[in-house]
Amino acid sequence: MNILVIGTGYVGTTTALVLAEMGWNVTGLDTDVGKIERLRQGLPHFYEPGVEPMLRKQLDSGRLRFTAHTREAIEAADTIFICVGTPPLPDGSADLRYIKQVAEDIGRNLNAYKLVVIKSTVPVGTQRRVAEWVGAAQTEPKQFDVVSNPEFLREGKALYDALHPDRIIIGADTVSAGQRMKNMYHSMDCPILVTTPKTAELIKYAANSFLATKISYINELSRLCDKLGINVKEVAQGIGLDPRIGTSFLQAGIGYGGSCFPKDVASLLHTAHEHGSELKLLEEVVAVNRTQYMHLLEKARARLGDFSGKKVALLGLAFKPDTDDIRESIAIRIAERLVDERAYVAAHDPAAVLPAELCASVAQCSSVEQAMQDAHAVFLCTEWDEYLSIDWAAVKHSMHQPNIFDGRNVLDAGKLTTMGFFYQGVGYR
Ligand SMILES: NC(=O)c1ccc[n+]([C@@H]2O[C@H](COP(=O)([O-])OP(=O)(O)OC[C@H]3O[C@@H](n4cnc5c(N)ncnc54)[C@H](O)[C@@H]3O)[C@@H](O)[C@H]2O)c1
Ligand SMILES: O=c1ccn([C@@H]2O[C@H](COP(=O)(O)OP(=O)(O)O[C@H]3O[C@H](CO)[C@@H](O)[C@H](O)[C@H]3O)[C@@H](O)[C@H]2O)c(=O)[nH]1
Repeated sequence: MNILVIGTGYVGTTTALVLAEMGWNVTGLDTDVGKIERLRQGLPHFYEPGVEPMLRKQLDSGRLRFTAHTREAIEAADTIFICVGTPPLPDGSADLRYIKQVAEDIGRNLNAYKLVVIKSTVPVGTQRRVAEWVGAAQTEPKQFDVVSNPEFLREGKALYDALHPDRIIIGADTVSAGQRMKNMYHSMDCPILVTTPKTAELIKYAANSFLATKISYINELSRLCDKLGINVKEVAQGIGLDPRIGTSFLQAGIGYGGSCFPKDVASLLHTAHEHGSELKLLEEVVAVNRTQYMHLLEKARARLGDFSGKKVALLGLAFKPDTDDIRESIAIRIAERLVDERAYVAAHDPAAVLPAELCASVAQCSSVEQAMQDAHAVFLCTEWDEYLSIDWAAVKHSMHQPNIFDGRNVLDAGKLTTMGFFYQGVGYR
């Protein structure tokens, strides 16, 4: 089987690597020539532990190659994975322009039967539209199938997730297309659910929205915990021990970010409105997430008076550890707010860099010590491992005031308080 992966972003690159590891011949195609050039040299364009060695291994195996030549790549493939972006439009709906472009590229270059697999996260009904776009662009009629096969990997753990999925969801409207997909994934040791394309599309949004709901639930509860003097981490542990609830995704903090939850929840809400349906619970999930980080800022304001002229060390810019992705990162929102309130912000991240619009107003420090020097407060925004082993006794002397605001509840509150720090977490002190 010759597999083509169109779009070599996070999902496309990971998908190509995993399919090559499974033994298939894989070509990655992207319109971004710079990205393709780097990938050819074994250099991933994003940071994630383990990706670079895997890329080099698959390039050396001869099973993986990269190209920017659309026509040749489509003609040579029998199975095509669509992995291009579906960014949000201002009204919350998913922008399908890249999906449409790719569908038309496939239609124009359809020289024989092809199985088209949509891995991008797309609204309910998109599989049908892709089939129409491919069909309309054809110059001579050839058979093809379009199936939905949503991706559930997490950034920072993308390779592991894609190699060890919890489940594979296939939305196919013919038995033969569903069977082809099952055959492709035969070596994967997990349940495979074959359903209709619309159901598969909704499963992806429903999964992300449910996880976002868990986070907003514990975050809202953390506000009550603050008032009652109760440790939200113990509450999460206590409820999570019930297997019907589970402990995962109950880590209270400054809110969820990233390229998926905010956009996918907005897109599902848009779909609901379009169909005259309401998802009020999900609207509240968004509202809680929008205001969650402000509670930590409020605690800092109460301690410092105001931020004007104060130095704040911001630890972590990425929306989560083990990635350099800052899309929708709450850390960036906090940095913007602190700058607006005239704080001097010194940021550190082991992998991520400041967005261009903050480069003039925020300092990016190369070490944690440099960021904390003379600081009035530390804000921990991303729970990188590196921050768990900070020598707090050493940095305390270099700080102007020993205040710590832990936006991810990962530091040892008791130990830091004993050392003389003023410590506040989220529903935890
Ligand atoms: N990032 C994640 O963790 C994740 C996880 C699961 C699902 N998803 C979904 O997967 C999709 C892709 O996400 P991503 O984060 O990999 O996106 P991305 O923005 O990192 O990558 C998309 C790539 O597609 C390329 N592209 C755009 N138009 C093209 C065209 N016509 N031909 C060839 N290449 C083209 C772009 O140049 C880019 O490299 C989205 O729908 C996203 O919601 C993402
Ligand atoms: O208990 C928790 C868990 C996560 N987060 C935050 O939630 C966001 C998202 O985290 P995570 O889900 O680990 O990362 P993503 O890479 O965005 O992965 C999500 O989005 C992907 C894209 O759709 C899906 O494929 C994954 O299954 C889904 O977990 C981050 O800001 C985290 O800090 C919390 O605040 N508390």
